[in-house]
Amino acid sequence: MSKKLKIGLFGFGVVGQGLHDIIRTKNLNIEIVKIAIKDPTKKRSLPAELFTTDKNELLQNPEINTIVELINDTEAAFDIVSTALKTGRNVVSASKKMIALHLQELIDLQKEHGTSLLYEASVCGSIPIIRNLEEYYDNELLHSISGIFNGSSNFVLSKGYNDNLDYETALKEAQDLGFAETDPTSDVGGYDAKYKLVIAAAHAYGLVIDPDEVLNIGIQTLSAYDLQYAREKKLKIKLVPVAKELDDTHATLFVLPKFVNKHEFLYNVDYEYNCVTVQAAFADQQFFYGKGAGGHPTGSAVLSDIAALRYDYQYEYKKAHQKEGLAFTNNVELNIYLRYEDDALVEALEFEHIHERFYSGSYKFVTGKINLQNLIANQQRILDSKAFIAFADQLTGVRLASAAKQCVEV
Ligand SMILES: NC(=O)C1=CN([C@@H]2O[C@H](COP(=O)(O)OP(=O)(O)OC[C@H]3O[C@@H](n4cnc5c(N)ncnc54)[C@H](OP(=O)(O)O)[C@@H]3O)[C@@H](O)[C@H]2O)C=CC1
Ligand SMILES: N[C@@H](CC=O)C(=O)O
Repeated sequence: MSKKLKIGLFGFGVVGQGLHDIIRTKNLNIEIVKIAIKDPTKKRSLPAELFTTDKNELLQNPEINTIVELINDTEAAFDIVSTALKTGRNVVSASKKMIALHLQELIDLQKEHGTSLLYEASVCGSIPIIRNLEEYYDNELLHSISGIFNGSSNFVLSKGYNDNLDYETALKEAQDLGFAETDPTSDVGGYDAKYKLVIAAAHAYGLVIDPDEVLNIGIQTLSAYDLQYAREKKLKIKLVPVAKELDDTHATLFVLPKFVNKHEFLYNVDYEYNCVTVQAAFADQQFFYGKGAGGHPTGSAVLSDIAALRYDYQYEYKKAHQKEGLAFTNNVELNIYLRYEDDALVEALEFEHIHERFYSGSYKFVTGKINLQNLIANQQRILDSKAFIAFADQLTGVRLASAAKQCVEV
């Protein structure tokens, strides 16, 4: 018999309300005892006595055995989640930034206090990827994981490419639909996708990596030239996080826009939809597709975690306990497309090989091979000079290679 969960819910925004809508349609052994919010003056759809602005009414309530954290404040979320884990409560969270920034501490807290933190909703909304990485692929060698991990940026790219909508209007639409983060730079700048990638890599490779060490370049500087270039080559541009095993000892992670062709699964993943492509040694390529943002899709993943807690489910971080673990490296060569204004940037990036260079009026681009470490060293300069960079395997036909080793398949 599953145990009754008495829930303290933090946050009643897009995801919190989405979760509540789903719960009330079901006859589950679950009760929401209290809901903590920030602004006491906001109109709510539920009775006022259910709400509080005092976190301790939830965290110190002996009746509450489960905390569900769905707020948009990273440090407050860490405080809530860590307090709950320390005081014997199991937790469900969707706060990917908080989880990625504090992952090792959160793993340690679970171990020390025998409590469980589940966060399926934090990576690709409704797509059940974390539990699959943790359980289904626990004995698989994963060559790579990539996909589309951010609904808002994909929405903006699709609106631009398919519907000719300008960047600002498309982003505003993504915000109005509740997909975007409170600061949408996180979406379009590739930060949100990076946090999700870091979380996925902990389960896929047993690597707990500081997000600051991982390159994220977003779509903020995308121009009509880039879209036109992609169209002429029958390619689309997608914002793609990649986690890839390079050899027996190293894995790399990065987030970059990427040119994709119509034969790739990603090509038809549009608007707020997300996808995950897993390349495994034995299962071969597998593809997960679903909504990555929005109240009900995300709420469904939160509910799945809540249901798993009724049976005391815990992540074991199995890959982290394997003897021959991988080390993280940024010493890897990538083929990129760079549209630039400042010639000095091309010099600074120290291309190892240039495949093509084009110059016509205000449109200048170069494609070629570059070390990821050089991109990281020049990340701010790339953004400041409004250059646009995309991972360009489809253009050059050369595959991602470890700097020390020969080419390997993506
Ligand atoms: N939106 C989406 O599609 C997805 C969001 N997420 C993540 O889920 C989390 C919630 O997102 P979302 O629902 O969109 O955010 P919203 O901005 O819609 O809602 C945030 C909620 O958090 C409450 N809140 C903020 N600070 C506190 C605090 N210190 N104590 C208690 N409550 C607080 C707000 O209160 P008030 O109502 O008073 O303002 C509000 O109810 C975020 O971490 C987000 O990154 C994950 C996957 C998808
Ligand atoms: N802002 C995020 C919401 C879900 O994680 C996105 O757009 O994907």
